[in-house]
Amino acid sequence: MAQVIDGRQVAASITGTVKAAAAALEAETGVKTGLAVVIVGDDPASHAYVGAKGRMAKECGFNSVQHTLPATTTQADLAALVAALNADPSIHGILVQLPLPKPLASDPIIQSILPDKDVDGLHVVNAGKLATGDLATGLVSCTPAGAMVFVRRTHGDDLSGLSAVVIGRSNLFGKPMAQLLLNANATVTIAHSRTADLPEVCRRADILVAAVGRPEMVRAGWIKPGATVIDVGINRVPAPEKGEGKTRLVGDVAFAEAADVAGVLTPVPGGVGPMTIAMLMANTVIAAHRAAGRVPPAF
Ligand SMILES: Nc1nc(=O)c2c([nH]1)NC[C@@H]1CN(c3ccc(C(=O)N[C@@H](CCC(=O)O)C(=O)O)cc3)C=[N+]21
Repeated sequence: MAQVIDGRQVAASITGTVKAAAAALEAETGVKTGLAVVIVGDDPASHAYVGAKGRMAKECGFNSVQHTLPATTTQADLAALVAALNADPSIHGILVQLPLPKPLASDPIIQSILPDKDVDGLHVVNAGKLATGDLATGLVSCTPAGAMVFVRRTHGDDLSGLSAVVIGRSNLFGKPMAQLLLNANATVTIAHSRTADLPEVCRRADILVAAVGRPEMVRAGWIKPGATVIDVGINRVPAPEKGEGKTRLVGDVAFAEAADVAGVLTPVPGGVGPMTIAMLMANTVIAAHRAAGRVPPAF
């Protein structure tokens, strides 16, 4: 039976470190860590996530600012808000909640955020720093950074000799996850929808990371016995057993059967999700330390 990682508990240990670091920074320099979250439109799921981020930022002792813009906001208005936040010295981190409502284009907005304030780690400068191994001055995308905390707590900092397979190749998750694993000396394969014999590729993995967005796609037979399996999927599926029209969250891994084979397994919910928010707080306090010319804590 696999050891199931409690993501909420690991996230709480991260935010504990963030809170202490923010308090020390404020006590010693007077700088209060500032996070600005921008949300456009009225998608209820996006508002729920943004609310959770704001509450966590306050818990960490940050100056937490939310900008809620109507769905009718123009590209120029949104760009002007980002420019104002870039210029505001009280703001150390800027997050523009994605996806943006149509017809707004997210890429020009993301690329207009100052890389030093890009706490989502999506700016090409931060992607490039990760790709070249410059973790000391860049910011890493929150979900892969959170998944990597689980990997490090299971296997240590050096993954030499271990084989890692990441299913999914997005800029948001798959590519940065693969870079982090490679930086830690793992032998990394990026698999995706065009990969031949995906189950066979996955069975080679000592560390299997699933980020495909297909409910319970990874079966027990895809998992090497004893492997570490990190489930990044968040899929809402019908749950008629809970009542008419009800839903539940499942990952990309068939959890119950995977638990019989894996050595370590992350659940959904309560796995990578809470870590995404915790690493956003970590990135923000890192950005605030750097802005104040101080060495940030390591996470
Ligand atoms: N600029 C931007 N940055 C993001 O990081 C970003 C974004 N846009 N847009 C949406 C996605 C999604 N995302 C999640 C964060 C936390 C949970 C989370 O805490 N999930 C809980 C369950 C929550 C529930 O019950 O619905 C869990 O897995 O335990 C999930 C998903 C961040 N995103």
